[in-house]
Amino acid sequence: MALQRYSTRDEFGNLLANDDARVWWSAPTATSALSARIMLPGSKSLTNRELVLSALADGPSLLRRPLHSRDSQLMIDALRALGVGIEEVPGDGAFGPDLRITPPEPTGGELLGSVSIDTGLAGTVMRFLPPVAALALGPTAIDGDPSARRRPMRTTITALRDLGIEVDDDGSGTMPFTIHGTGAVEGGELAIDASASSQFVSGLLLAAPRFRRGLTLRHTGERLPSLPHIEMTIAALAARGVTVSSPEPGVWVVPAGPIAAAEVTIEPDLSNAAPFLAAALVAGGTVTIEGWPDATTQVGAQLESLLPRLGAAVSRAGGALTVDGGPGIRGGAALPGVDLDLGEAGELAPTFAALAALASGPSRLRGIGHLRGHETDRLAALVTDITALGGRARELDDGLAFEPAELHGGPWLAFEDHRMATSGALIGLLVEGVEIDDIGSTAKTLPEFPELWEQMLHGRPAASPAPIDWLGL
Ligand SMILES: O=C(O)C1=C[C@@H](OP(=O)(O)O)[C@@H](O)[C@H](O)C1
Ligand SMILES: C=C(OP(=O)(O)O)C(=O)O
Repeated sequence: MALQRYSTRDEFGNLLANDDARVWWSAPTATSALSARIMLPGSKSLTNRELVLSALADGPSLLRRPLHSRDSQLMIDALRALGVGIEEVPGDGAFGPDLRITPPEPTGGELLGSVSIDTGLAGTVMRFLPPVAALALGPTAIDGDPSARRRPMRTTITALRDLGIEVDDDGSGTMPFTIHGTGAVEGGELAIDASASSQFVSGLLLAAPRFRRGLTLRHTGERLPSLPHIEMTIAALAARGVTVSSPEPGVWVVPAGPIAAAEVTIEPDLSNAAPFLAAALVAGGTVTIEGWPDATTQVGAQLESLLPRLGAAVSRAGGALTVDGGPGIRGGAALPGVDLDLGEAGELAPTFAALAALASGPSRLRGIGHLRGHETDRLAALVTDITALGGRARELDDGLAFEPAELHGGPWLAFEDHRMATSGALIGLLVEGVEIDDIGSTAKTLPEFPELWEQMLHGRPAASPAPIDWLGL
């Protein structure tokens, strides 16, 4: 199983590998106020968008400081299988090499089908890759982890069929399925229901400039989650010379035309900053994230306004963002309960769920029913884990409700979900004896999580990790 490559690459004190390659991890408790400065690797969402756009571009592109993680590697492998050249070149980032991406020769030429693509558990791969595969000549079989076969895919399958592409599936609306690309997509008008995931929209918009007639895409469902991620897609296209217009909410028009080759520097992943910044509220003291962009389309930017709702002071200086948690819960501060609509920022919900479980008042997280279709059913997973530690959490139709309760230690199951694992780590800062069953799940978007968490607590990793073999990923 691919996870093993990451979770067994080195040992951190009390890490133990299970027979099934899961790695148990005792979440460290905070014994003093934090004073941490952290650099984070690149954004998953930006890296995987730029990989797709580079693969479809009119010449070679360079991605500086890209993310190197399971999700980005799955995208790289998928694009390589379709005939795209992706080469690692030395860069100045602390988290691995840069990437040079060369579309199939002749430049802008044909992508090749007759391949099988493993999307792992990566929503960005399973929703962004199929429209690219539709442009390829030959069949492309799409599958993923066993646990990914429950993630909603019907909208992608129906959309491709409505665009005239033959798709073989079993009717379940999930992977696996096979796309029979003919080397070209006509495009034109298309209506989809993207209420289960914004990624259905982003995937189609990213490939649409390469459709013969471009695309006029209309979302017909009642709600549309994660709007900032669609805005990120539109901004990434704009930076490569493709102007997407939106004549009314839920409608996007993408003109046919070239996608410009580009040199792009990937921003740090601000959603992965969430547990680190939230740690200041739990342990007390300050956490600073370096390289916080002045302006960004990443939804993690909302942490700047969301964390003060729980009493944090947030400031920016010298390109860094600092959260000051005062004494923190550890130092005797009471964390207020909150009522948050996280419909735009579902990625941040597991972190806020962990904070809500530690709060001294009732909380509600709304607008996140679609998290049931994420890496795991996150609403059920959070209720299961928080309840097992003595917390009081329950599912609502579109979210979660929490009541204050005293938590105790015990196992915290990650359910293969990186954000479940990091939420358990956050609770473990305060509650002794939280044992996370699968810290390797963080390799999905942040393989360095255990070292960075130790660095946040102690200013250095717990053990000196073996050098990461990026080229062997
Ligand atoms: O386009 C993207 O990069 C993403 C969109 C969101 O998906 P949903 O709209 O399915 O929540 C987000 O949760 C996911 O982590 C990344
Ligand atoms: C929902 C997430 O991931 P994915 O890209 O797999 O949908 C996430 O990272 O929170």
